[in-house]
Amino acid sequence: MKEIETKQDLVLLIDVFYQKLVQDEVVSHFFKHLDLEEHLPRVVQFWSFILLDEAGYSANMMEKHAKLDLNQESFERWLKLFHETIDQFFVGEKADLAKQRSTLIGWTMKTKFIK
Ligand code: HEM
Repeated sequence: MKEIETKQDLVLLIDVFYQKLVQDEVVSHFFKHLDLEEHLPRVVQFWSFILLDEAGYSANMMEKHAKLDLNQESFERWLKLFHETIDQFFVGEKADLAKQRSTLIGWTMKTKFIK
């Protein structure tokens, strides 16, 4: 088990996470139609900004979720799979931070977007 230290670590994390998302019965329909070649680098860039202080992500991530039909169950599954994938490969301060921040952002999305 290692710490999250480089962008390459995040590429691995996000690749495996998305392999799970696209196969998951609860959330796969959100991701099936995405162009992952275009999408995945953006997600990696987002987490590089949060965890590694790397510039390069400037989009309004929150807004991208406003138009999706999100519900409580989808959030819980997304977070479970993300945290599970982090624990599969990584330990340490950045791994903990990734879990904390995703929980917080997920909670903010829930309060904004679930009716
Ligand atoms: C139920 C939970 C979630 C679902 C189903 C979901 C689904 C999606 C989808 C379909 C997109 C593509 C939107 C588009 O390009 O129009 C997207 C983008 C993204 N999501 Fe989520 N999301 C969820 C929660 C989260 C959370 C909690 C985070 C962060 C902690 C997050 C981070 C991102 C990022 C960084 C992008 C890329 C935005 C960009 O293109 O710049 N998502 N998400």
